[in-house]
Amino acid sequence: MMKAVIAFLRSLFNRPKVHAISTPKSEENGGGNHPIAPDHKAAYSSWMKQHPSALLMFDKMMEAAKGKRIVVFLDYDGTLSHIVNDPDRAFMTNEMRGAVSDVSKRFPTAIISGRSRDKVKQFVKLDNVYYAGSHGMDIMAPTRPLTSGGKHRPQVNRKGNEGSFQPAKKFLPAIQEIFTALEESTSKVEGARLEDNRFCVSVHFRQVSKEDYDILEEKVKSVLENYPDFRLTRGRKVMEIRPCIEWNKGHALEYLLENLGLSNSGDVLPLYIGDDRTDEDAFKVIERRGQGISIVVSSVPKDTKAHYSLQDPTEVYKFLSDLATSMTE
Ligand SMILES: O=P(O)(O)OC[C@H]1O[C@H](O[C@H]2O[C@H](CO)[C@@H](O)[C@H](O)[C@H]2O)[C@H](O)[C@@H](O)[C@@H]1O
Repeated sequence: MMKAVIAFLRSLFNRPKVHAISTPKSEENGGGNHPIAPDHKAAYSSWMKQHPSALLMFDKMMEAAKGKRIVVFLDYDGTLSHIVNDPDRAFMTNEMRGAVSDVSKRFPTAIISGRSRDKVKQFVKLDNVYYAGSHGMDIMAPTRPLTSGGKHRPQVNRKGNEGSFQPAKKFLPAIQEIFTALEESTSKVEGARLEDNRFCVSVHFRQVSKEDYDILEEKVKSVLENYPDFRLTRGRKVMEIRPCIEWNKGHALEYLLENLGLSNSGDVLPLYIGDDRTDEDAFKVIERRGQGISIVVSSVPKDTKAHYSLQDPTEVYKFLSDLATSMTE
């Protein structure tokens, strides 16, 4: 009996310590560290083999980029800023702003966002980057090539050098009508929130209780029945209403390269970082061009065309800081 008690006590003391696994983080917790199940960790590790960390692959990437002209494209929400409950408070940190600014001094840099162009510019607050809002449907870019064989010098604010490109302009009156109709029809769904993104409307449901998701979606769909020229797409806890035109973040990337006079250069290397479904259109363009660097921001396995990954905006910051000081000549 005594022997059995001693054996039991020994087994208690000899047990290996159990450590909470703190990464990857769940998308919906806004980036906080929470313990996750080991099988999720295994799935993430296996996904990371297909989409290796852009931080770990940085030196290799820069080696391959030597002699090439990097053009940087950045998504905003979930990439430059952490996902938060209140879309009006998705601020980027001053450190991130500094890193983007440093990068833009070395490489042409554009922010391509689902937000309205004005809104994303208010968040980013940098003059020497190009802005494409409404998922690329509202671009402020040079109207003629700014390069003449030498190094690119960003000159976006010089008079006469930039103009807006708005392929969905004719849809503006209808999108405003849709916004008003949605205000009316979704007002009773607690937590639902509309955002006017100029050429698109976002219907946020991050703060809506799960039981009401279907009700909200039905309301949105019923408004859209009257507007056959518009379609519904989905992002992170958001439904987005946008015109049915063939124009997305991938087209915006190509448009910007073209207007920088860089679209046909064999030595141009577009680098795109984004976290959401709409960024996949840009990843596809990079894949089709057969040159470029595509990086998805995700801390969970997801279906993506991107080659590399970064876990969250904190890792994006580290990557951009490295890029700003990299040797690419
Ligand atoms: O293309 P993006 O710049 O990534 O914009 C896509 C949507 O981003 C914003 O919504 C997301 O971020 C919010 C703030 O963190 C979050 O509350 C929301 O749940 C996310 O979906 C933006 O508010 C949307 O209008 C954009 O369409």
